[in-house]
Amino acid sequence: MSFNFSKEACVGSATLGVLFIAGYYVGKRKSKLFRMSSGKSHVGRKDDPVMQYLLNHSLREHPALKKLRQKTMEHELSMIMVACEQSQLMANLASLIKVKKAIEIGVYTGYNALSIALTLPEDGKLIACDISEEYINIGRPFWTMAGVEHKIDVRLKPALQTLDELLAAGEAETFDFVFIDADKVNYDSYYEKSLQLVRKGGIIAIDNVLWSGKVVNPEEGDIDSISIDKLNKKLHRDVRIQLSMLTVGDGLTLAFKI
Ligand SMILES: C[S@@+](CC[C@H](N)C(=O)[O-])C[C@H]1O[C@@H](n2cnc3c(N)ncnc32)[C@H](O)[C@@H]1O
Repeated sequence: MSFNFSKEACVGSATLGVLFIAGYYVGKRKSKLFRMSSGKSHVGRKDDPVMQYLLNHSLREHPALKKLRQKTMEHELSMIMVACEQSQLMANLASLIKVKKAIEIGVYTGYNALSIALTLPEDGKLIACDISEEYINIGRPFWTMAGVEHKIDVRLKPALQTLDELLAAGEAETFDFVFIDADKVNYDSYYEKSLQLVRKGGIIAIDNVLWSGKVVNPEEGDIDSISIDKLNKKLHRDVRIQLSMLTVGDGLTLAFKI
């Protein structure tokens, strides 16, 4: 579970700006909208005016995405939602490489799933992997509102199983884009299977790769941080991909399959 600045900073975008300031100064109230995170991003704090500026002057949310974000902020786990500016970046990349088939590992309420689905052609497909029907059901009405529900194929089971099923069905190298955003201890397996599933030139995006800075010196027994750190180091040496690690959100790796 991530507690990063950018994911929370989304709530401070233009439309919620006034509420944000009020929430900040009234503080300490148990408002779900303005809950402080327990983790600290290396990037900054959610009340950082530069971050607010960035969001105010770059976020271009589809109306259904904006409504889904606002709905998600009412949920007790809202801090695990993808950072909106990160989601926008991935959607822009997906558009650029003309993604037709995509996979998302860890959907939650589907903010990013919706963002990607909006870039897909009419016959495009996003395989949306999650284990919680409850979270998916929060997002589904907004997918319908945006007219893209038919492009989102929800697979309610452990994502490793879904990836294995896709490989067994002969879907290797048929996907253009995979977003890995769940279950850190299995990040390495998700990455390896994703690498088999994406075509050359396809993108694997991996979330939370800086894990609030805990990857710098993972504590003994902190298996999430240790797993992410191991994968980061492996990817640095991996000749099968071109690599970029960005400080957007809680750290985003983009692996471009060669
Ligand atoms: C960080 S959230 C995903 C956020 C999402 N990408 C977004 O756009 O806001 C992680 C999600 O992974 C799901 N999850 C956890 N373990 C899983 C597993 N083994 N397989 C599939 N989904 C899993 C959780 O139910 C949760 O919804």
